[in-house]
Amino acid sequence: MVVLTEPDNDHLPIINNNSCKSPSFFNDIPVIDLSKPDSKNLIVKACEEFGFFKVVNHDVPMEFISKLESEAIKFFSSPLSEKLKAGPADPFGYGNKQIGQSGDIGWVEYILLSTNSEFNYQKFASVLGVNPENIRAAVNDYVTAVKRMSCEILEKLAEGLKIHPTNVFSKLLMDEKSDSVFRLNHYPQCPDIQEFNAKNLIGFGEHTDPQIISVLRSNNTSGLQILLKNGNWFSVPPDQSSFFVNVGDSLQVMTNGRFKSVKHRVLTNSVKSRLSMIYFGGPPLSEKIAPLPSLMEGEESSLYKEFTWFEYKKSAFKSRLAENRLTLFEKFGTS
Ligand SMILES: C=C1C[C@]23C[C@@]1(O)CC[C@H]2[C@@]12CC[C@H](O)[C@@](C)(C(=O)O1)[C@H]2[C@@H]3C(=O)O
Ligand SMILES: O=C(O)CCC(=O)C(=O)O
Ligand SMILES: [Fe+2]
Repeated sequence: MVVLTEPDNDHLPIINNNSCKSPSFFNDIPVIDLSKPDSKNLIVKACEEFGFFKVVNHDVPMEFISKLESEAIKFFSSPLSEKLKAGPADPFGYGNKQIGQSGDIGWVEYILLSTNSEFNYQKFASVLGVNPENIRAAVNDYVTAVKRMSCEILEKLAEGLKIHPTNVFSKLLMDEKSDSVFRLNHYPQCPDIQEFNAKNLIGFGEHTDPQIISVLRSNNTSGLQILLKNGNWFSVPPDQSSFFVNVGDSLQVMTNGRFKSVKHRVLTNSVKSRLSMIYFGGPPLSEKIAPLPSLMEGEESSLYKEFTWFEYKKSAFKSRLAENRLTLFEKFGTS
């Protein structure tokens, strides 16, 4: 089964055997048990310390996760010529190795969808064969449940921050014009890594997510790494029954830098393929992204110039993956 064209040593970014000590597993990831009353304070602490945490005891039905996983496997196992008919990712659609429109590449194939557009599915209808409704229904069920959980997390976060009303963040995801995105990433196993004298190929290069919150679920294959404040990369042990949450750039701005969006990346695995599904909760395009006045203490002033999500997104989607996209919007050049 050929899913990607062969890795091209000249172009695909690698982590060199010589220059890379194997990063350690990050075993101290904050684990948030959503059923516990103290979770609101622990979410705030995790966002302040890492911009990243794991969620357990969520109420996303396993059935929705498994259904979407099997639909995704079916799609990614189909012939490349078929999958390419659902591309190019501009930004929505099927993409293969090319990430975004600015020349980034990785050892990954993906489907990127807007969560509120019929158009996506028309694009896929041609390749999804007899029953395109299956994947549409699976995505809808999954995204609806994960969006609900994301809102619960954001409401607990607001409570933990003592902000009223507690739906300040979640209402942006619930808005019918919310500009949220959903992504399925498939990182085929990459057995030829040794040939390139590389420890790992980059599956998805380092970056921060532009939205408010990202909620990721993967199969049991490792690969995700996060950059900690001490400047070291740590591997996140996979856990297929939990979710991993990232603080996005917009939440960084809304908290006036109290939370920092977390840098992360994915390295390929030489033995197993990785499949991840990520919901990126974003605001409506017209929404002004600015620090919440209730979070500003004393004479504290905004670290950021005024901008709408549309303005941010327009510049973000022209940038390279690894760029700090907020620099342009900082008042004092500090982040
Ligand atoms: C290189 C790029 C891909 C990206 C748009 C961008 O120009 C910079 C941000 C990238 C990112 C990262 C998080 C999400 O995966 C994503 C969908 C997003 O909102 O911003 C991707 C964009 C993409 O793949 O088009
Ligand atoms: O696929 C993954 O595990 C993470 C990918 C990611 O960070 C992204 O798509 O923004
Ligand atoms: Fe990401």
